[in-house]
Amino acid sequence: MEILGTRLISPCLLRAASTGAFQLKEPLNYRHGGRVQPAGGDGDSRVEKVHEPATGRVICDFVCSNQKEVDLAVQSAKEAYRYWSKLSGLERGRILLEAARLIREQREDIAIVESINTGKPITESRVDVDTAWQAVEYYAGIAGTLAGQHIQLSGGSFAYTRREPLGVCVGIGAWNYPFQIACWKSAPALACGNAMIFKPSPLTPLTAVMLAEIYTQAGAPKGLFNVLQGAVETGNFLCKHRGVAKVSFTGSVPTGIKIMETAAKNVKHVTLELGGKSPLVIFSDCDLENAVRGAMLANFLSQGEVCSNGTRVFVQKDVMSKFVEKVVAKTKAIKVGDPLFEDTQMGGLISRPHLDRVLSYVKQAEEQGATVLCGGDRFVPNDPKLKDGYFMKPCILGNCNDEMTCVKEEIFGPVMSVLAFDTEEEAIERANNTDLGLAAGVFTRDLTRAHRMAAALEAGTCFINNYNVSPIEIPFGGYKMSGFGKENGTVTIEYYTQLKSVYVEMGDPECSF
Ligand SMILES: NC(=O)C1=CN([C@@H]2O[C@H](COP(=O)(O)OP(=O)(O)OC[C@H]3O[C@@H](n4cnc5c(N)ncnc54)[C@H](O)[C@@H]3O)[C@@H](O)[C@H]2O)C=CC1
Repeated sequence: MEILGTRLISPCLLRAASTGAFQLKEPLNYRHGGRVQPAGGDGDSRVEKVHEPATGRVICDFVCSNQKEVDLAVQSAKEAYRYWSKLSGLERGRILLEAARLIREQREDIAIVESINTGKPITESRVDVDTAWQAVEYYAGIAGTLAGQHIQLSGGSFAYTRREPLGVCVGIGAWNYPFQIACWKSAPALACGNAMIFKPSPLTPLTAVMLAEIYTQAGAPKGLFNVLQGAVETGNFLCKHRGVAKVSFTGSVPTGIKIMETAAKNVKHVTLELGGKSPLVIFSDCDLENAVRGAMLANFLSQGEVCSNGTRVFVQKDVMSKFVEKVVAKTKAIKVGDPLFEDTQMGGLISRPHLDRVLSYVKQAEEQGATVLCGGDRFVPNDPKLKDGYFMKPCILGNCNDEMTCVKEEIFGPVMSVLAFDTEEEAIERANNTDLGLAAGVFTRDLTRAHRMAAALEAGTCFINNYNVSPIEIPFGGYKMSGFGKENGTVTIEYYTQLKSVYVEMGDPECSF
C-alpha cells in the first residue's frame, strides 16, 4: 500500500493498515505550515532509511536537514513566535485544547503509525497517545494561569515580575516514545508562548509530523511547531543556532553531554532527560503478586526500551524463590509478535543493531556468572512476514551481583536482572550505587519504611507499590547523570519561561552624584 495525499495518511487506509504493507512517500519535514522536502545546499544531505521493526522492511526514507533548512525553520519559528507570544494565555490555551481534541479524534491512526514505526504493541501505543493529548490538554489549562507577582516597596514604589517565554525552543527526541515525547515537550513550550522546532530520532520520524499537522489544523500560526528530520549533524545545527533559546533533549547520556557542551557555547537553556539504571526494591513484607506485577511493568513495556525501567530488581532473600517462580512464569507467558494484533504484549526491538546489542548483553551476563532463567534469545514468529523482524524472548537473569555489566549498564531491552538482599540499609546503599538516578521503586506494606525508602533513594521519581506510571500532573526528570530539568507538572513552566523584574519608581531617584 502506497499512501499519498494531502493528509499525511488517510484514516480509512490506515485503519486497514497491516504489518508488512505500510509504505510512505510524503515529505517528512514540516515547515511553515506544510510538509516540505528539506532545502538543498551544503551540509548533510545523507538519506536515512526508516525500518519497520516487525518485518525489517524499509517503509520510507528522508534526506537529513542541513544548515540552510535549519536556518529557514528558525526564521519561520521566529515569525510565529512574534505573533504567538503576544496572545493571552487563554487564547493560546484555546488552540491547544483544540489540538488535544484532534489528537483524541485521530488516536487510532497515530497509534497504528507509532506501532508500525517503533515495533511496540498497539495497546501500548494507544496509551502513549493518551498521555500525549493529556499533556496538551493539561498545559492548555495552565496557559491562562501564567502570571507574575506584584512587590510593594518603600515610598510607594513597587516592582512586578513578568513571566515571559524564551523564544524559539528546540526539542530533540529519542525513538522509544516518538509521539509522546513530541507532545511532552511542545505542550508546555507552546503554552508558555514559545515556538518549537522538533527533531525526532531518525529511526522514528513519522508521528511528530502528524502532530505538526494537528497543531496547524487547531489554529496554530505557521511555523509555531516545525519538524526537521535528521540525525547527529542536523541536531548539532539546531543546538548551535544563535536563533535558538533552549534545547530540550531526550536521549542517551553521551549525547546529552555533547548537547550541553554545544548549548553552553551561547549559554542556551537546556533540559536533559537521559537514561537510567533504576532499582526496584521488593521487601518480604510486600504483597508479592503486586510486586511481580510491578517488576513486569518495570521491565517489559515497549520491549524494555524505557528510560525509567527498574532493571535492577532487588528482592529480599526470604521471598526470592517465590518471587522468581512467579515472575518467570509471567515472563514466559508474554505474547511476542505482530505489534498490530490486539493480543500481542511485546513487539520488535527498534533496529537490528539494537537487538544484537541487547542479545550480547545477555551472553555477557552468562559469561560473568548470571543464570538465564528464561528468554534472552532471538525469536522468530511463525508468520513468514515477521521472519526478519527484530524480536527476542523477554529475559530474566538470576544469580546477579552488583559488579556484572548487566547490572551496571543500561541495556534498553527486555532484560531484568534479579539481585538478592538482606537488610533495608544494604538495599539503599546498593540501589544508590550508580551514576544514574531517573527512577526507583519500592514494594512493601510497611508505611514508614516505604516513605523512608522514598526519601533515601537518589532518583527523580520514586514509585511506592507500583512502577512506570506517569500521570501528566507529576514532574518527571532525573537526578545525577540522568539529567536535569523536569517534564510534566506545573514546575515545567519554570523551564520554558524566564522571569523579568520591572522596578517602578514613584518618587525621585536618589542619586549621590
Ligand atoms: N530520560 C528519558 O526521558 C528518556 C531517555 N532515553 C534514553 O535515550 C537513549 C536511547 O535513545 P537514542 O535515540 O538512541 O539516543 P541518542 O542519544 O542516540 O539520540 C537521541 C536524539 O539525539 C539526536 N542526536 C544525536 N547526537 C546529537 C548531537 N550531537 N546533537 C544533537 N542531537 C543529537 C539523535 O538524532 C536523536 O534524535 C537511551 O539511553 C535512553 O535511556 C530514552 C527515552 C526517554
